[in-house]
Amino acid sequence: MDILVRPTPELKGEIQALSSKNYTTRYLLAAALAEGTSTIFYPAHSEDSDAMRRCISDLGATLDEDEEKIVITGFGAHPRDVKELNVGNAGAVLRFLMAVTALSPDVTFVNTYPDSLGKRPHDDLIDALQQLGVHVEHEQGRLPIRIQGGSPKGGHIQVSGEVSSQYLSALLFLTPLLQEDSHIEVLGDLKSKVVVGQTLEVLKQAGIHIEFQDDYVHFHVQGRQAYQPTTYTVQGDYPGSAAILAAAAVTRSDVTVHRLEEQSKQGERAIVDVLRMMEVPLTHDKGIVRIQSQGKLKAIEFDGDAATDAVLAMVAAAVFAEGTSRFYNVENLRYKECDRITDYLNELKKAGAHVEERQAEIIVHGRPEGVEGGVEINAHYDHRVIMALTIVGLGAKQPLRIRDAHHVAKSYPQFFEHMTALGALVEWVQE
Ligand SMILES: O=C(O)C1=C[C@@H](OP(=O)(O)O)[C@@H](O)[C@H](O)C1
Ligand SMILES: C=C(OP(=O)(O)O)C(=O)O
Repeated sequence: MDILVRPTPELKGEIQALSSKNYTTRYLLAAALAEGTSTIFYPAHSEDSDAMRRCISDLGATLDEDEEKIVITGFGAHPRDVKELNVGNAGAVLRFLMAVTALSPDVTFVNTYPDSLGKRPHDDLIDALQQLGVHVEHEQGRLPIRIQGGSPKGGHIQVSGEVSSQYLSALLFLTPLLQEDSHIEVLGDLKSKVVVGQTLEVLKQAGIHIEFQDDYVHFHVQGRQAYQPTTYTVQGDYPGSAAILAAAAVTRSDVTVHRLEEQSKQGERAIVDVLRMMEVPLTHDKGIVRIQSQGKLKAIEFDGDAATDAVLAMVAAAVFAEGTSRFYNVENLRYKECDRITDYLNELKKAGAHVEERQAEIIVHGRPEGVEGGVEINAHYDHRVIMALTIVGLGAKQPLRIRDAHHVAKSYPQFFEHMTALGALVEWVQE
């Protein structure tokens, strides 16, 4: 399904932020790795979080869900012997489960998104699992991937952090369940470091003890630990809400988003600071962000690695800013659902934005007067490209048609409903 985004000068209204995808996937996994029954309040519903639900269920967890909560009885350190797992297009779910299935005899992760997740590299995690004695068959570091684990013991593991933090997070979920202690050493410059903070927070809530220094280079993980069944509450999602807030910033608006904790460990809460730096009038108090914008923004420079999943929305806002913005330290955007530098910038250029790429940077020459639009956008299977191009479409002179915009459901299935509620002129169109 395609979406047609028409020029929309004004947005008004209030919405509840969707629930955090990253916390939901982590809580589901921590609950599955516990023996006993855990409860998660307000879990996210999206393709990625559903992929984790499906896989932990296949691995032997029982799930019972109503409107408000999900109750999970875990399999502890003993996942059921399954032949195949399908994670859809969910990178974090794949990486976390590649590590956890080292506890299983023989599992194959199938390749259902050859043009998206199927192209993403997992070599560094494969290498780390091999150091634990796990046998891994793979297609040059890519899906399909067969993991023959059994009973890895622990020990010294080196893992590169240069491409993704998810490899380290994956090992942090696995190692407490091994027979012996593990020492994880992170090589290179760890990307998306803040997200590892979310993993450590969740592990602590699950009663897992890990010793580490603030530089996240060395982690000492005691073996034979047990995840404790407990109660979790999922906070609002900053990466998805970043798109709503950026949309409000580039229009004349009065938009309020609830459920966005000021003290959250989600790096993408930087969207609030970035919009402030762009001189967008806003307040953030008691978990409520309110933007009252005139659609006028100033260019900024920003280290995007601190807020990796909000960078595309920030760039979309910068498309309409006065001056030249620079988002640096973002090379690992190239290894996401698509190449979020080359592919994304190509789509922005089609829409009329003036953008330039470097290997690890996005440069935006702002056009406060608006962009031309009037073109068809390739979504590249990427929910964040879809949301970002929607923001650009609001400020375009002619409508933008985003092909295959249904892939927004990877993280934010109700995104267009929320945009419509705020007054955005968006409509689904059949092929
Ligand atoms: O651990 C996680 O849940 C995630 C880590 C980040 O990936 P990288 O570490 O690959 O940057 C982020 O982009 C992704 O959406 C979710
Ligand atoms: C990159 C993302 O997710 P994942 O890596 O889990 O596929 C994302 O949500 O933007």
